[in-house]
Amino acid sequence: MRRRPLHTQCCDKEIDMKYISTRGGVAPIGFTDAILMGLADDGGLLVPEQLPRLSDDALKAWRSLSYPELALELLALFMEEDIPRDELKRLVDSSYATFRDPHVTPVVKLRDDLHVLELFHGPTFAFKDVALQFLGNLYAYVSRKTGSVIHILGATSGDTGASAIEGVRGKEGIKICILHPHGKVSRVQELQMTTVQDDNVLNLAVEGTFDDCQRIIKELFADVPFKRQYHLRAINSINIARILAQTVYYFYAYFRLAEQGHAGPVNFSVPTGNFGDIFAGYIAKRMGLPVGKLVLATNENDILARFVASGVYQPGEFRGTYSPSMDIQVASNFERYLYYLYDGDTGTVAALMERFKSEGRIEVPQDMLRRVREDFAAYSVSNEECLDTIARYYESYGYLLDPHTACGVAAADKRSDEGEVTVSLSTAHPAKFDEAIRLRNISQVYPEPIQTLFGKPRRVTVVGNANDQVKEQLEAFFG
Ligand SMILES: Cc1ncc(COP(=O)(O)O)c(C=O)c1O
Ligand SMILES: N[C@@H](CCOP(=O)(O)O)C(=O)O
Repeated sequence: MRRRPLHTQCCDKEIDMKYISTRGGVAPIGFTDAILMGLADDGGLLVPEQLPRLSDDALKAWRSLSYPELALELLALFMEEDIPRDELKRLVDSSYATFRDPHVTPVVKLRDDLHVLELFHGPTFAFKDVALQFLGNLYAYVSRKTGSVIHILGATSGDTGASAIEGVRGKEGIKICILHPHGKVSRVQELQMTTVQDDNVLNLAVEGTFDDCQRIIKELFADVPFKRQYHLRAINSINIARILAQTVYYFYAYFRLAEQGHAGPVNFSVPTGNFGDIFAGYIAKRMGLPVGKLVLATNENDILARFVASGVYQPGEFRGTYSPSMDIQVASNFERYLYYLYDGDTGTVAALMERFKSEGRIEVPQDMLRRVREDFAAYSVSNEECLDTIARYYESYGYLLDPHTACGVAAADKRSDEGEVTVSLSTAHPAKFDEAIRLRNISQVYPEPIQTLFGKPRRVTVVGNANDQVKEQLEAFFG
């Protein structure tokens, strides 16, 4: 299998940005086709054929940009051939105008060695809004420009669904169906999704786990005739646009620390489930952002922490935790990481994924594992450690962490090497997970948009854990 150069020097020359599949079975396509394709037609995931490598000058010049200005510069590198810059600016500006904080993703200092990157100031109070406000607007733009039918199919453990629905509810030419695991999302997440009354929204509660929901949608996307017939589009991090939009806040956070006089690399601690958020940080690092370690924090569903410890990637037993959005066994974006780990060798990635399908495990050799550990340190955080961390930070700093963020902060604390500075990603507002927070006798006041959800009528259909049942619903809704 041919290996391609994975980088191109930016920004001296224009890059003709194309996207290819991690499994090598899709001829290079442009950005619009990539977002419409979602899951690659060969079952792999799309990645940029080459990543722009930013010069020190570019990094310096971008330091003083506002969040939307920075997003425009970074996203233009990946999509300017398809979306004219003035149009992209309009999309970016309208996407981030919905955020409650002028910084969009502000950085809060808790200690000299620990900062929190607050990603929850968007409409649904979770980090997903950063990419999904943009992707919702992008889909509306593409639908207008190309006349493409946009029928979104997504799976959620709670946050992606709420955020994706918010991004497209009531938008003309777009319909959205979201699968969530019945009874396994938080009360607020459930209300955020199911109280939406717009006719272009369908919520299916699947009798199973998030992994079942994700497996079902991936199998339906892989059924290319069905996908084409019903114009199915992805909003999960399957869609490369999600990852690209999530790289922006790594740069933005790094620049905020640089502003405060910090020079040198910064660690990022990332609460991880589907490996999308931390993978965006890995891409930022490969683009030249001075990232030290990417600290991968899992809850008791620790497949990724076990992988970094042993080189074996193998699902364990599902555990329901206080951070339900991370209750994930099979991490969708792991395949994208394998692509980079194996230097773009799509044949090896395809073989590994085939092995995963048939044997349920992947093992990488020791030399590869050493490479993994150059970029990642991983820690799993137990339920008790998660609650302890929430209580400790509330008492010591008066700062209330949500349980997912607490996993990231606990992992950063487990590492705490002398002299390292870590930015821990805060992926959700604590009000979304009050059930867990109350266990430590901490009470909070809900923000008004969350408070108003209680008592509203809900619309949701419960379905069995089977493709056929979901297919039937989709045929009726999208047909
Ligand atoms: C609040 C929260 N934190 C962390 C994660 C994990 O992010 P990722 O799946 O991108 O690893 C999720 C879900 O994805 C989430 O909803
Ligand atoms: N935790 C996620 C799971 C889906 O992840 P995605 O990043 O692939 O959309 C959720 O909240 O749904």
